[in-house]
Amino acid sequence: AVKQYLTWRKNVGSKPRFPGPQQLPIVGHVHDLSRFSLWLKFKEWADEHGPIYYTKVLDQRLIIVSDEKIAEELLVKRGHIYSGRPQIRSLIRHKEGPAYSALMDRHDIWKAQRRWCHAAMAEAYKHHFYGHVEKEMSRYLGLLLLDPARFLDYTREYCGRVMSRLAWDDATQGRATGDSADQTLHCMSLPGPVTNLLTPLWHLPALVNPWYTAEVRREREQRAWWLASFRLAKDRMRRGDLPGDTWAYRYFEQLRREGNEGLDQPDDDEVFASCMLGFLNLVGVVTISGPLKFFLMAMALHPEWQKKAQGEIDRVCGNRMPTMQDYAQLPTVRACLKETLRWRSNVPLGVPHQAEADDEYRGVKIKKGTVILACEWNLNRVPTRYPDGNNYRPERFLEPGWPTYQEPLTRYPNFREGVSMHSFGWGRRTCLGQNLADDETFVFAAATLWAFRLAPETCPRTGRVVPIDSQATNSHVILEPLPYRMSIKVRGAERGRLVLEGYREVMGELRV
Ligand code: HEM
Repeated sequence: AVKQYLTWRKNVGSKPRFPGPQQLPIVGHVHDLSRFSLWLKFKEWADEHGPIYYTKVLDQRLIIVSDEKIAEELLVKRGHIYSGRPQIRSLIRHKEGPAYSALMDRHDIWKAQRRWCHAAMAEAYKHHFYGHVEKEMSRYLGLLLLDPARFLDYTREYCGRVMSRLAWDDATQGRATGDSADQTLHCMSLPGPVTNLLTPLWHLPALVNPWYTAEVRREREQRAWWLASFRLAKDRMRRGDLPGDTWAYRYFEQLRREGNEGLDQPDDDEVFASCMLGFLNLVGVVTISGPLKFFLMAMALHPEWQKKAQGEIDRVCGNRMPTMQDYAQLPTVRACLKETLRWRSNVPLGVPHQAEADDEYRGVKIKKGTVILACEWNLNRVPTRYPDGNNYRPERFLEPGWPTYQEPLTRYPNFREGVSMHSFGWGRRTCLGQNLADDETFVFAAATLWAFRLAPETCPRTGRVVPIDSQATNSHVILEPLPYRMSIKVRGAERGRLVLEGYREVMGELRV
C-alpha cells in the first residue's frame, strides 16, 4: 500500500495519460463500480472521457475502448502484444490450462487446442453440422408446443444438446452442460465469489477459505466428468460404435492415422484432449442461448418485426419447417438476429485482453499486465455507426442508407463475416464458434417464428400486459436475460400437426 501510494504521488500529473475518472490511491476506482451491469458505468464514463480512457480497480490497470478503429489498432494490428488473458481470481489454473482455452495465456497448450478446434469446427461447418441443428430444432418445437411455459429452459437445453451431440454423440448431456457452464461463469464473474472483487481473501488458508474449497470441488467434478465422457467415447470408438460426425471421432481417427491403432494414451494426453473437447462443448451453450432468449423477447416486444419475418418465412417455406437451405431467402430473419446481438450484447464488456509487454499508444505508455476491454455495449452504441443505438432497428441491416447495410441480402447480414463482427472479438483471440452460432441461431429463429406467435403475457387476474424488462439480466461475463414470461401460441392447427409430426420423426434417433 505504501509503495502504491508513493508511486501514485510520483505519477500524478507527471506523464501523458489517457483521460479517465479520478483515481484514489491504492483502491483506484473500485468504490464506484457496481458488481452488476458494469457496462452501464463504462458507457457513462465513455460519454464523459471519450473512446479510450483509463481506470484502475485495486491493483488492476484497465483501458476501456469504445471505438472500433482503436480496438482494431490495439487488439488486431498489435495482436502480438495485446492477446494475453488476465487472471480471474476465483478460477483455478485457467491461465495455464488445459481446461479453458478461451482463458489461457498464449502458450503451446493454447496454440494446439485452438488449431485443433478451428479445423474441427471448419470441417463440421462444411456439412452444416450434419443436420443436428435441424433435428434438435424439431424436438424443441415439439416440446414448446406441449409445454410453452418452459421455453427458457428448453432454449438452453437445445443449445446444450447440439453441443454434446457434436462433441461425443451424447445429446442427453445437454442440460448438464448448460448447468456446468453456468457454474463456471459464476466463478468467473464479479458478482460471483467475493474473492473476484476482494482478491486478497483468496490467499486465506484452505481451512477458512470457503471460496477456494468450493472452486477446487467444482473444477475437480467438471474435469472428472469430461474425462469420463472422453473415455466412454474412446470405448465406443474401439468397438466401432462412435458416429463419424463427432469431434471425438475426429480426434481418435487422427491418433490412428499417426499409428496409435489401440488408442492407448498417457493420462496427461487424455486430460488434454478431454479438456479440449469438454470446453468446446461447454462454451457453445450459453453463448448461444443468451442471444436466443433475447431474440424471443425482441420478437414479443416488436410484433411488427415478428410479422415481417413470418411473412417472409411463409412465402419461402410454406408448410414445412425452415432449414439451412432457406438461408439465402430469409434476410429479415437474419437481420432480426443480428440486431438482437447488437441491442442486447451477450458479452457486453467484451472478453478482456491483457498486454503481454510494455507498449506505447498515441504517446501514452501502456504497461505490461494492463487489461484492454473493447466494451461491446459501447461499440454497439456509437451514433455514427449505429444511429438510434438504444432501440431495436433490424432495418439497419436491410435498407440502403444505414451505415451497416451490406449487399447482397442473400448473404448479409450474418454472424460469419461482414459488418459488426466485433461481437466475436479480436485478432488472435477471435471466437471459434461464429459458423456454428450463425447456423444454430438462424434455424432456431426461422423455425420458431414459422411455428409460433410470440407476445407479452396478459395477466389473467388484471387483464393487463405483464411487462418484460429487457435490461434485466444476470451479471455473468456471458449474459442471459433473467427469467421472464411470454405467451407462445401455435400458428394454427395445421402448424401444430406438422410440429408434432416433426417431433415424432426425430424422437427415436434423439433419445428424447
Ligand atoms: C453469438 C454467439 C457467440 C458470441 C457473441 C461469441 C463471442 C466471443 C468473444 C467476444 C470471444 C472473445 C474474443 C476475444 O477475446 O477477442 C469468444 C471467444 C471464443 N469463443 Fe465465442 N462467441 C459465441 C459463440 C461461440 C460458440 C458457439 C463457440 C463454440 C462452440 C465459441 C467458442 C469460442 C472459443 C473457443 C473462444 C476462445 C478463443 C481464444 O481465446 O482463443 N463461441 N467468443
